[in-house]
Amino acid sequence: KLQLKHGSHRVGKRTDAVMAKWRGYGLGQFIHWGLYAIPGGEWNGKQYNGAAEWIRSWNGIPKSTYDSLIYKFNPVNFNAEEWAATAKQMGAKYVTITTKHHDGFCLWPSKYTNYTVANSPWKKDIMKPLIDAYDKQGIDVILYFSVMDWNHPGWRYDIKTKEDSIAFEGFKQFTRNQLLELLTLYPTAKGLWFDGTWDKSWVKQAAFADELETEMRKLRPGLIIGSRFRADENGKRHFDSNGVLMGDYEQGWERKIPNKIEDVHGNDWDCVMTVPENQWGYNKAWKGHIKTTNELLEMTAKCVSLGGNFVLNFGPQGDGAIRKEEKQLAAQIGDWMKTNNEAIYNCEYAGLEKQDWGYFTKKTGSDKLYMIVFNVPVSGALKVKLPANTSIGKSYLLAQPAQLLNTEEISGTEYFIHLKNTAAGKPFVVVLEPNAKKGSGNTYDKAKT
Ligand SMILES: C[C@@H]1N[C@@H](C(=O)NCc2ccccc2)[C@H](O)[C@@H]1O
Repeated sequence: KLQLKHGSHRVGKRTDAVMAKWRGYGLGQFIHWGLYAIPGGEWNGKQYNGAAEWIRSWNGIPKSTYDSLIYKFNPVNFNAEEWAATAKQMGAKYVTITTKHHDGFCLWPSKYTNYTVANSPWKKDIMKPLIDAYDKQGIDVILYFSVMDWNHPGWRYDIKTKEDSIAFEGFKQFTRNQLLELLTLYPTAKGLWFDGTWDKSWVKQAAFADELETEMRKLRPGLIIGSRFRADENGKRHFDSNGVLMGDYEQGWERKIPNKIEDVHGNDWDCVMTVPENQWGYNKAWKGHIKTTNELLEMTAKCVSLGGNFVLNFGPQGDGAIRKEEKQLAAQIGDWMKTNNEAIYNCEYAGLEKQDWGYFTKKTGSDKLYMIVFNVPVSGALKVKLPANTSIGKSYLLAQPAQLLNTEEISGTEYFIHLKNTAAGKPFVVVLEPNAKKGSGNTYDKAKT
C-alpha cells in the first residue's frame, strides 16, 4: 500500500443519510444546455459529425464566431417549471444540470467572468429558476461543472512553460472562485458532477484539487462529489494509486453500463446516457440510432440491478423548449415508472445469479425481491436461484398483487415462477417475498460426477 498525500480519503461507500438517499434515486435526468444548443450541431448548413456540445472544437467555425453566440442567447421558450415537470413525469428523483460546459459559457451570472447569461440578451440567471423549480418538484439537484474552459485565457491543456504555469495559476483561482460561488448561490444543490478533468494541466494539480475538494466539503457538509474531479499525486484518476475510488461514487460510466457486479468494485456509481449514440447538447439532426423507451427502461433496470443510478440526458433547444421526442420518452418512461417504480426506487443489487428473463433488484433494508422481466421465455416459466436456506414465500405481479403466481420448486434452491400470461408485450415486474427455509434445506442430493 503506497503512502498517498492526495489519494482517496475514504475506503468503501459513504454511510451518511445524504449518500443513502442518492443511492436510492435509481433514475435521474441530465440536462445539457448552453450556447451550443443554438447551432444544434449544424453551421452554415453543414452538419458537424461530433457531439453537438463540442461544435466549438470543429475547425469549420472560427472560435470567435462561436463565442459570439452569447449575443444570440435569448431562450424565449425557456420554462423552468416545464423542465422540472417533465422530469417529475418521467419519475426522475434527481437532475444533473450543466452550469458551465467546456465552452465556458455560464448559465449563472458569475462575477468572475463576462462570459455569462448576464451579458446575453436574456440577462437573467438560468440556474436559480431551474433549481427552484426542481426543488419544488422534490427532485434533488446536482450541478455539472466543466473544469476545462475553452473561453478562459488561462486554460491550458498542459503546462510546459513559465508562462503556462503563471496563466494556469490564475485559472485555478478562477475555478475555485466559481465553485465556491456556485455553492454559495445555490445552497440546496446536493452535489457537483465534474467533467473536463482529463487534460494533463489539471491532472498535475493533485494538491490544489485535493485542498479544493476538502474546502468545498467543509463549506457544504454532505456534498456529493464523484471520482472524475481530481487525480492523485501520481496522476491516477477515478481510482488512486492504491486502487481506491476517488470521491463518493464512480463517474466512469459515460454512455456505457457495467455488465456484472464485479465491474463496480463495491462502489456507488451512476451511468449517464444519451438518447442518440453520442449527443448531449441539442442536435437538430439526431442521426443514427435513437434509443427506444424499452431500451431505456432496460438500461434503468440493469443499472439499478447492479447498484447504480441511471441518468438520462435531455438536450433542450436553443429557444429553451424541450424537443417533442424527449417529451415523449419522458412520458412513456414515466408511464412505466408509475406502475413499477417500487422495483427501482431505494433498491439495490440482489446478490442473485442473473437469469435470461431480465434483472433482479432488492428493496434496501428488506428481503423483498423484484424481477424486472424483459424477455418472457417460451415456457412462460421464470427461473430463480435463491441462496441456500431461503425459499419463496409468495410471488405475484407487482401490477396485480392479489393474483399469486404458481411457484414450482425444482431443487433445493431453484424455482420456476409460472406466468399466467406470456404475452405482456412490455416489461413488467414480478415480486418475490422470500422466507427463511425451515428444516434441512436442499430437497435432493447433489449429483456425484
Ligand atoms: C457528460 C459528457 N462528457 C463530455 C465529454 O466530452 N465526454 C467525452 C469523454 C468521455 C469520457 C471520458 C473523457 C471524455 C460530453 O460533452 C458530455 O458533457
